[in-house]
Amino acid sequence: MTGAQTNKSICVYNEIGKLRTVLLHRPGQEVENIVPDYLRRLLFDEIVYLEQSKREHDQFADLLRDEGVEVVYLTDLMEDILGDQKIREEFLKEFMIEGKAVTRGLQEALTEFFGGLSPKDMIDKCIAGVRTNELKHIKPKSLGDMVKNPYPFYLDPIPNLYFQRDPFASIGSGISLNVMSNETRNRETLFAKYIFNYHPRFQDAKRWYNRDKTHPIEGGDILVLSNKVVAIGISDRTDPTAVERVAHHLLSSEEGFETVLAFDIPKKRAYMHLDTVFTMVDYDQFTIYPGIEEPLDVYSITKGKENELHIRYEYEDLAVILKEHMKLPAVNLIRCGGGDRIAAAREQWTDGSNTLAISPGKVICYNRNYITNEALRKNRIEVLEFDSYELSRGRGGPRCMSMPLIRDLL
Ligand SMILES: NC(=[NH2+])NCCC[C@H](N)C(=O)O
Repeated sequence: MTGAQTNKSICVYNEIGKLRTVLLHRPGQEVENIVPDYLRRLLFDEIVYLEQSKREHDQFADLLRDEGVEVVYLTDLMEDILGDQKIREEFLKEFMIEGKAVTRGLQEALTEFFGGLSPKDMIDKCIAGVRTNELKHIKPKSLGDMVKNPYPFYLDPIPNLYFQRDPFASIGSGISLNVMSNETRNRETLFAKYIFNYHPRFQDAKRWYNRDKTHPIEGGDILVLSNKVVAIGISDRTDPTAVERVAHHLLSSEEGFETVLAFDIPKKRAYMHLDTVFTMVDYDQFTIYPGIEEPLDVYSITKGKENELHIRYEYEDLAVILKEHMKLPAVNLIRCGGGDRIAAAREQWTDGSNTLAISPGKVICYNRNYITNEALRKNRIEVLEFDSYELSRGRGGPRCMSMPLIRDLL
């Protein structure tokens, strides 16, 4: 069966099967609300130039469309559901509370402000954030409305939303609705919550994790290696307890997954998710950042007796672990930066290892990582490139920016 024929809204049983439908978010005004004082808290290292980042993002979307992929935008899905007055009110209430706009006077002013907006403008504004100079009259009703506060936002911007890989993750015919590790990204998962609760297109999607849980897990750590094996990073962002919970739900479902490989990678900003150091590019080929090979620990999780999980430390090298669990004759690891230490570190920083496969052996990459791209081509991988001056400043690449909804089965 091809993905085009599935009647499921989510169908992701591999990393490389022909990509049919993908979810993106085009960067918008939220990026213009990144200021130096709050850079780090917003998880950016630099200010992004919006116009150029839009051009680059459009190139990315066009490449996908030229390959026959249906590109769905998060804001369009949200617009569809915010037309319903009841859902709109429920959403706004939750959005304000989670955005820490809790004082009475402020909530009333924000409700009035958003009340005058179309669903499209409302969702754009929720993402962009609300500056204090945008609300004219707040009737002070709580102490918090009265005291002076130099902070420039009533609602913070959500600038990491263009990294659609992270707030939820498609696995099989369901999703892991994630708990984000940093508060600044938590409201991103609210959009996914509302889409999966209310959008008619997605009512059949199963859940492997939910945003009301305590332990964080982010989509950049989740790789569906095959219809039997899922890899999940234990990283700066993903906690082992969350990995275990997702494994428990997946392995006890009817989906057919048999093993979760937990990759314990160094907890470091440069490689905050597994997909910044490891991605799959073909049936038996992967990219890897050499800097993680030495410290990497891998655990295999399988179904044990009586609903318990069986967890085992894997002693072999990564290539052997992958070969055995994926039942492949051999596995080739393609090193970021062609294996050169300096080039590898430099290109990993701009997401050289973060490829998005659109079919087996065909990937989309940033053009700036030319040494890694060359290494991929030497291994007979077809590489499609696009500009990457600005988008890369957010520390994410083509895989981070996309969430596959439907891929062909292999
Ligand atoms: N899947 C990924 N690697 N996403 C990268 C996210 C980058 C984003 N600025 C963050 O720090 O959260």
